[in-house]
Amino acid sequence: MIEARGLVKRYGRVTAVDGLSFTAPPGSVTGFLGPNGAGKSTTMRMVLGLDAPTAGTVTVNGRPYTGHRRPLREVGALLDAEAVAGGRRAADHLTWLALSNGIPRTRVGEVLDQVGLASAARRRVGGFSLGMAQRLGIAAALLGDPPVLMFDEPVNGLDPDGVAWIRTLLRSLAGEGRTVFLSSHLMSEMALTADRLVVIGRGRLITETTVAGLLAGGGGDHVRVRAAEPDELAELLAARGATVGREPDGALRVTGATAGEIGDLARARGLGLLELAPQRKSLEERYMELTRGTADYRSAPSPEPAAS
Ligand SMILES: Nc1ncnc2c1ncn2[C@@H]1O[C@H](COP(=O)(O)OP(=O)(O)OP(=O)(O)O)[C@@H](O)[C@H]1O
Repeated sequence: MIEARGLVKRYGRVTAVDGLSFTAPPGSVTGFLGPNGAGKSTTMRMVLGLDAPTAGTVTVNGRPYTGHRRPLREVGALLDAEAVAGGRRAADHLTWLALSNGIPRTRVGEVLDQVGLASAARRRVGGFSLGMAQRLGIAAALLGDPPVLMFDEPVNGLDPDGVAWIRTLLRSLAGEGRTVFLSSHLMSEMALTADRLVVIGRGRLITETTVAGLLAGGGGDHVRVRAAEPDELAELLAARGATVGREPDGALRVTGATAGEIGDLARARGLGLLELAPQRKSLEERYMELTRGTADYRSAPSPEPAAS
Protein backbone atom coordinates (compact mmCIF):
# COMPACT_ATOMS: atom_id res chain seq x y z
CA MET A 1 0.00 0.00 0.00
CA ILE A 2 1.24 3.51 -0.84
CA GLU A 3 -0.36 6.41 1.03
CA ALA A 4 0.34 10.09 0.37
CA ARG A 5 -1.07 12.69 2.75
CA GLY A 6 -0.81 16.42 2.07
CA LEU A 7 2.35 15.90 0.06
CA VAL A 8 4.11 19.09 -1.06
CA LYS A 9 7.35 19.57 -3.01
CA ARG A 10 8.75 22.97 -3.89
CA TYR A 11 11.85 23.60 -5.93
CA GLY A 12 12.58 27.28 -5.28
CA ARG A 13 9.56 29.08 -6.72
CA VAL A 14 8.21 26.05 -8.55
CA THR A 15 5.61 24.02 -6.64
CA ALA A 16 5.90 20.62 -8.32
CA VAL A 17 3.53 18.81 -5.91
CA ASP A 18 0.89 20.78 -4.08
CA GLY A 19 -0.94 19.14 -1.17
CA LEU A 20 -1.41 15.73 -2.80
CA SER A 21 -3.24 12.89 -0.99
CA PHE A 22 -4.04 9.51 -2.52
CA THR A 23 -3.88 5.78 -1.79
CA ALA A 24 -2.62 2.92 -3.96
CA PRO A 25 -4.10 -0.20 -2.31
CA PRO A 26 -2.95 -3.82 -2.58
CA GLY A 27 -4.46 -6.12 -5.19
CA SER A 28 -5.01 -3.49 -7.85
CA VAL A 29 -3.22 -1.55 -10.53
CA THR A 30 -3.45 2.15 -9.72
CA GLY A 31 -2.73 4.39 -12.69
CA PHE A 32 -1.08 7.73 -11.91
CA LEU A 33 -2.03 10.14 -14.65
CA GLY A 34 -1.39 13.74 -15.49
CA PRO A 35 -0.11 15.91 -18.31
CA ASN A 36 3.64 16.50 -18.76
CA GLY A 37 5.01 18.42 -15.79
CA ALA A 38 2.04 17.54 -13.54
CA GLY A 39 4.33 16.21 -10.79
CA LYS A 40 4.20 12.43 -11.31
CA SER A 41 7.94 11.76 -11.33
CA THR A 42 8.49 14.11 -8.39
CA THR A 43 5.85 12.23 -6.39
CA MET A 44 7.43 8.88 -7.27
CA ARG A 45 10.85 10.12 -6.23
CA MET A 46 9.37 11.10 -2.86
CA VAL A 47 7.80 7.63 -2.48
CA LEU A 48 11.33 6.22 -2.87
CA GLY A 49 12.96 8.74 -0.54
CA LEU A 50 15.04 10.18 -3.42
CA ASP A 51 13.53 13.60 -2.73
CA ALA A 52 12.35 14.84 0.65
CA PRO A 53 8.84 16.35 0.82
CA THR A 54 8.65 20.05 1.65
CA ALA A 55 5.54 19.12 3.69
CA GLY A 56 3.24 16.13 4.16
CA THR A 57 4.08 12.44 4.16
CA VAL A 58 4.17 9.47 1.86
CA THR A 59 4.47 5.94 3.22
CA VAL A 60 5.02 2.48 1.78
CA ASN A 61 3.41 -0.26 3.86
CA GLY A 62 2.92 2.18 6.72
CA ARG A 63 6.42 3.68 6.87
CA PRO A 64 8.44 6.17 4.88
CA TYR A 65 10.70 4.34 2.40
CA THR A 66 13.83 5.37 4.29
CA GLY A 67 12.40 3.78 7.46
CA HIS A 68 12.57 0.28 5.92
CA ARG A 69 15.66 -1.80 6.68
CA ARG A 70 15.50 -3.77 3.41
CA PRO A 71 13.65 -1.41 1.09
CA LEU A 72 13.96 -3.57 -2.07
CA ARG A 73 11.92 -6.20 -0.25
CA GLU A 74 9.16 -3.63 0.39
CA VAL A 75 8.97 -1.79 -2.90
CA GLY A 76 10.42 -2.46 -6.33
CA ALA A 77 10.59 0.49 -8.67
CA LEU A 78 11.49 1.34 -12.23
CA LEU A 79 11.98 5.07 -12.62
CA ASP A 80 14.62 5.41 -15.32
CA ALA A 81 15.44 2.23 -17.22
CA GLU A 82 18.60 3.66 -18.73
CA ALA A 83 20.17 4.69 -15.43
CA VAL A 84 22.23 1.47 -15.18
CA ALA A 85 26.03 1.64 -15.66
CA GLY A 86 26.54 0.40 -19.26
CA GLY A 87 29.75 -1.59 -18.63
CA ARG A 88 28.04 -4.05 -16.30
CA ARG A 89 26.64 -7.38 -17.37
CA ALA A 90 22.92 -7.81 -16.72
CA ALA A 91 23.32 -10.66 -14.23
CA ASP A 92 26.15 -8.87 -12.37
CA HIS A 93 24.02 -5.75 -12.01
CA LEU A 94 21.18 -7.77 -10.46
CA THR A 95 23.57 -9.80 -8.27
CA TRP A 96 25.05 -6.62 -6.86
CA LEU A 97 21.55 -5.30 -6.10
CA ALA A 98 20.52 -8.60 -4.52
CA LEU A 99 23.55 -8.92 -2.27
CA SER A 100 23.32 -5.32 -1.07
CA ASN A 101 19.72 -5.98 0.00
CA GLY A 102 20.09 -9.40 1.63
CA ILE A 103 18.30 -11.11 -1.28
CA PRO A 104 19.52 -14.62 -2.23
CA ARG A 105 21.56 -14.83 -5.47
CA THR A 106 19.17 -17.46 -6.80
CA ARG A 107 16.59 -14.73 -7.39
CA VAL A 108 18.76 -13.27 -10.18
CA GLY A 109 18.18 -16.21 -12.53
CA GLU A 110 14.51 -16.32 -11.59
CA VAL A 111 13.80 -12.68 -12.42
CA LEU A 112 15.87 -12.80 -15.62
CA ASP A 113 13.68 -15.72 -16.72
CA GLN A 114 10.53 -13.90 -15.66
CA VAL A 115 11.31 -10.88 -17.86
CA GLY A 116 12.59 -12.94 -20.81
CA LEU A 117 16.24 -11.88 -20.50
CA ALA A 118 17.80 -15.23 -19.53
CA SER A 119 19.73 -15.46 -22.80
CA ALA A 120 21.15 -11.93 -22.30
CA ALA A 121 22.29 -12.50 -18.71
CA ARG A 122 26.02 -12.24 -19.61
CA ARG A 123 25.65 -9.32 -22.01
CA ARG A 124 26.76 -5.81 -21.11
CA VAL A 125 23.89 -3.49 -20.35
CA GLY A 126 25.39 -0.73 -22.53
CA GLY A 127 24.46 -2.72 -25.65
CA PHE A 128 20.83 -3.22 -24.62
CA SER A 129 17.95 -1.80 -26.64
CA LEU A 130 15.48 0.42 -24.75
CA GLY A 131 13.07 -2.52 -24.54
CA MET A 132 15.76 -4.73 -23.01
CA ALA A 133 16.76 -2.00 -20.56
CA GLN A 134 13.08 -1.71 -19.52
CA ARG A 135 12.94 -5.47 -18.95
CA LEU A 136 16.14 -5.34 -16.89
CA GLY A 137 14.70 -2.48 -14.82
CA ILE A 138 11.58 -4.55 -14.21
CA ALA A 139 13.74 -7.54 -13.23
CA ALA A 140 15.48 -5.32 -10.67
CA ALA A 141 12.11 -4.18 -9.31
CA LEU A 142 10.96 -7.81 -8.93
CA LEU A 143 14.20 -9.00 -7.32
CA GLY A 144 13.14 -8.60 -3.68
CA ASP A 145 9.68 -10.12 -4.36
CA PRO A 146 8.19 -6.91 -2.94
CA PRO A 147 4.50 -6.38 -2.14
CA VAL A 148 4.62 -2.92 -3.75
CA LEU A 149 5.73 -2.17 -7.31
CA MET A 150 6.05 1.23 -8.87
CA PHE A 151 6.80 2.00 -12.52
CA ASP A 152 7.28 5.40 -14.18
CA GLU A 153 6.01 5.28 -17.78
CA PRO A 154 6.91 1.59 -18.16
CA VAL A 155 5.75 1.24 -21.76
CA ASN A 156 7.78 4.16 -23.12
CA GLY A 157 9.68 3.08 -26.18
CA LEU A 158 8.40 -0.50 -26.20
CA ASP A 159 7.16 -2.30 -29.29
CA PRO A 160 3.59 -3.72 -29.29
CA ASP A 161 4.79 -7.13 -28.04
CA GLY A 162 6.63 -5.48 -25.15
CA VAL A 163 3.60 -3.34 -24.30
CA ALA A 164 1.32 -6.38 -24.23
CA TRP A 165 3.84 -8.27 -22.10
CA ILE A 166 4.06 -5.46 -19.51
CA ARG A 167 0.28 -5.16 -19.34
CA THR A 168 -0.08 -8.87 -18.63
CA LEU A 169 2.72 -8.78 -16.07
CA LEU A 170 1.24 -5.82 -14.19
CA ARG A 171 -2.20 -7.42 -14.10
CA SER A 172 -0.78 -10.69 -12.79
CA LEU A 173 1.27 -8.90 -10.09
CA ALA A 174 -1.89 -7.17 -8.88
CA GLY A 175 -3.71 -10.51 -9.11
CA GLU A 176 -1.17 -11.89 -6.63
CA GLY A 177 -2.32 -9.21 -4.17
CA ARG A 178 0.50 -6.72 -4.75
CA THR A 179 0.17 -2.96 -4.94
CA VAL A 180 0.98 -1.84 -8.48
CA PHE A 181 1.39 1.89 -9.05
CA LEU A 182 2.28 3.14 -12.50
CA SER A 183 2.43 6.51 -14.14
CA SER A 184 1.56 7.52 -17.65
CA HIS A 185 0.35 10.56 -19.49
CA LEU A 186 -1.62 8.30 -21.82
CA MET A 187 -5.15 7.44 -20.75
CA SER A 188 -5.45 4.93 -23.60
CA GLU A 189 -2.69 2.90 -21.98
CA MET A 190 -4.26 3.07 -18.51
CA ALA A 191 -7.70 2.09 -19.76
CA LEU A 192 -6.28 -1.32 -20.64
CA THR A 193 -4.18 -1.86 -17.53
CA ALA A 194 -5.42 0.03 -14.47
CA ASP A 195 -8.46 -0.55 -12.21
CA ARG A 196 -8.00 2.64 -10.23
CA LEU A 197 -6.90 6.09 -11.35
CA VAL A 198 -5.23 8.96 -9.53
CA VAL A 199 -5.36 11.96 -11.87
CA ILE A 200 -3.26 15.03 -11.09
CA GLY A 201 -2.67 18.40 -12.72
CA ARG A 202 -0.16 21.05 -11.68
CA GLY A 203 0.76 19.01 -8.61
CA ARG A 204 -2.81 18.75 -7.32
CA LEU A 205 -5.25 15.88 -7.14
CA ILE A 206 -7.97 16.21 -9.76
CA THR A 207 -9.72 12.92 -9.04
CA GLU A 208 -9.12 9.56 -7.43
CA THR A 209 -11.55 7.07 -8.95
CA THR A 210 -11.97 3.74 -10.70
CA VAL A 211 -11.83 3.37 -14.47
CA ALA A 212 -15.57 2.49 -14.38
CA GLY A 213 -16.29 5.52 -12.15
CA LEU A 214 -14.53 7.87 -14.53
CA LEU A 215 -16.51 6.46 -17.46
CA ALA A 216 -19.80 6.82 -15.60
CA GLY A 217 -19.23 10.30 -14.16
CA GLY A 218 -18.99 13.70 -15.71
CA GLY A 219 -22.17 13.75 -17.79
CA GLY A 220 -22.36 14.39 -21.50
CA ASP A 221 -23.67 10.94 -22.40
CA HIS A 222 -26.61 10.96 -24.79
CA VAL A 223 -28.61 8.74 -27.09
CA ARG A 224 -28.65 9.24 -30.84
CA VAL A 225 -32.04 8.41 -32.37
CA ARG A 226 -33.19 8.37 -35.97
CA ALA A 227 -36.94 7.96 -36.15
CA ALA A 228 -39.45 7.56 -38.96
CA GLU A 229 -41.51 10.41 -37.39
CA PRO A 230 -38.84 12.44 -35.54
CA ASP A 231 -41.06 15.42 -34.62
CA GLU A 232 -43.65 13.23 -32.93
CA LEU A 233 -41.04 11.28 -31.00
CA ALA A 234 -39.24 14.49 -29.97
CA GLU A 235 -42.50 15.89 -28.58
CA LEU A 236 -43.25 12.73 -26.62
CA LEU A 237 -39.75 12.65 -25.16
CA ALA A 238 -39.83 16.32 -24.21
CA ALA A 239 -43.20 15.78 -22.49
CA ARG A 240 -41.46 13.12 -20.34
CA GLY A 241 -38.75 15.53 -19.28
CA ALA A 242 -35.97 14.48 -21.68
CA THR A 243 -33.92 17.10 -23.48
CA VAL A 244 -34.01 16.69 -27.24
CA GLY A 245 -31.67 18.35 -29.68
CA ARG A 246 -30.94 17.78 -33.35
CA GLU A 247 -27.77 16.44 -34.90
CA PRO A 248 -26.62 18.00 -38.20
CA ASP A 249 -27.97 14.95 -40.10
CA GLY A 250 -31.44 15.35 -38.56
CA ALA A 251 -31.07 12.61 -35.92
CA LEU A 252 -32.38 13.36 -32.41
CA ARG A 253 -29.81 13.87 -29.66
CA VAL A 254 -31.54 12.85 -26.43
CA THR A 255 -30.33 13.34 -22.87
CA GLY A 256 -32.32 12.44 -19.77
CA ALA A 257 -33.71 9.17 -21.15
CA THR A 258 -31.99 5.84 -21.71
CA ALA A 259 -31.99 3.98 -25.01
CA GLY A 260 -34.28 1.39 -23.40
CA GLU A 261 -36.82 4.04 -22.32
CA ILE A 262 -36.80 5.64 -25.76
CA GLY A 263 -37.30 2.25 -27.43
CA ASP A 264 -40.22 1.38 -25.10
CA LEU A 265 -41.89 4.72 -25.71
CA ALA A 266 -41.57 4.43 -29.50
CA ARG A 267 -42.96 0.90 -29.47
CA ALA A 268 -45.89 1.86 -27.22
CA ARG A 269 -46.83 4.65 -29.66
CA GLY A 270 -46.23 2.61 -32.80
CA LEU A 271 -43.40 4.89 -33.97
CA GLY A 272 -40.69 3.39 -36.13
CA LEU A 273 -37.02 3.69 -35.12
CA LEU A 274 -34.23 3.55 -37.70
CA GLU A 275 -31.34 3.96 -35.25
CA LEU A 276 -31.04 3.95 -31.45
CA ALA A 277 -27.47 4.33 -30.24
CA PRO A 278 -26.24 5.26 -26.75
CA GLN A 279 -23.20 7.56 -27.05
CA ARG A 280 -20.70 7.44 -24.20
CA LYS A 281 -17.73 9.69 -23.83
CA SER A 282 -14.51 7.75 -24.01
CA LEU A 283 -12.06 7.63 -21.11
CA GLU A 284 -9.73 9.75 -23.21
CA GLU A 285 -12.41 12.45 -23.61
CA ARG A 286 -13.17 12.41 -19.87
CA TYR A 287 -9.48 12.68 -19.08
CA MET A 288 -9.02 15.60 -21.48
CA GLU A 289 -11.97 17.38 -19.85
CA LEU A 290 -10.57 16.83 -16.37
CA THR A 291 -7.07 18.01 -17.14
CA ARG A 292 -7.99 20.83 -19.51
CA GLY A 293 -6.39 23.99 -18.22
CA THR A 294 -3.79 22.19 -16.12
CA ALA A 295 -1.40 21.21 -18.92
CA ASP A 296 1.67 23.42 -19.07
CA TYR A 297 2.72 22.47 -22.57
CA ARG A 298 -0.34 21.80 -24.69
CA SER A 299 -0.12 22.10 -28.45
CA ALA A 300 -2.41 24.46 -30.33
CA PRO A 301 -5.32 22.70 -32.04
CA SER A 302 -4.39 21.48 -35.52
CA PRO A 303 -5.93 23.58 -38.28
CA GLU A 304 -8.74 21.93 -40.25
CA PRO A 305 -7.45 20.57 -43.56
CA ALA A 306 -8.25 23.03 -46.36
CA ALA A 307 -11.18 21.96 -48.54
CA SER A 308 -9.98 21.09 -52.03
N1 LIG B 1 14.84 19.15 -9.62
C1 LIG B 1 13.95 20.05 -10.03
N2 LIG B 1 14.22 21.36 -9.95
C2 LIG B 1 13.33 22.28 -10.36
N3 LIG B 1 12.10 21.99 -10.86
C3 LIG B 1 11.78 20.69 -10.97
C4 LIG B 1 12.67 19.65 -10.57
N4 LIG B 1 12.06 18.46 -10.79
C5 LIG B 1 10.85 18.74 -11.32
N5 LIG B 1 10.68 20.08 -11.43
C6 LIG B 1 9.47 20.78 -11.93
O1 LIG B 1 8.38 20.22 -11.24
C7 LIG B 1 7.24 20.07 -12.10
C8 LIG B 1 6.79 18.63 -12.10
O2 LIG B 1 7.74 17.80 -12.78
P1 LIG B 1 7.62 16.22 -12.89
O3 LIG B 1 8.82 15.76 -13.67
O4 LIG B 1 7.39 15.65 -11.57
O5 LIG B 1 6.32 16.05 -13.78
P2 LIG B 1 5.76 14.76 -14.53
O6 LIG B 1 4.30 14.74 -14.27
O7 LIG B 1 6.56 13.58 -14.16
O8 LIG B 1 6.01 15.12 -16.05
P3 LIG B 1 6.34 14.18 -17.31
O9 LIG B 1 5.06 13.48 -17.70
O10 LIG B 1 6.73 15.20 -18.35
O11 LIG B 1 7.45 13.26 -16.92
C9 LIG B 1 7.69 20.59 -13.47
O12 LIG B 1 7.28 21.94 -13.57
C10 LIG B 1 9.19 20.48 -13.41
O13 LIG B 1 9.79 21.45 -14.24
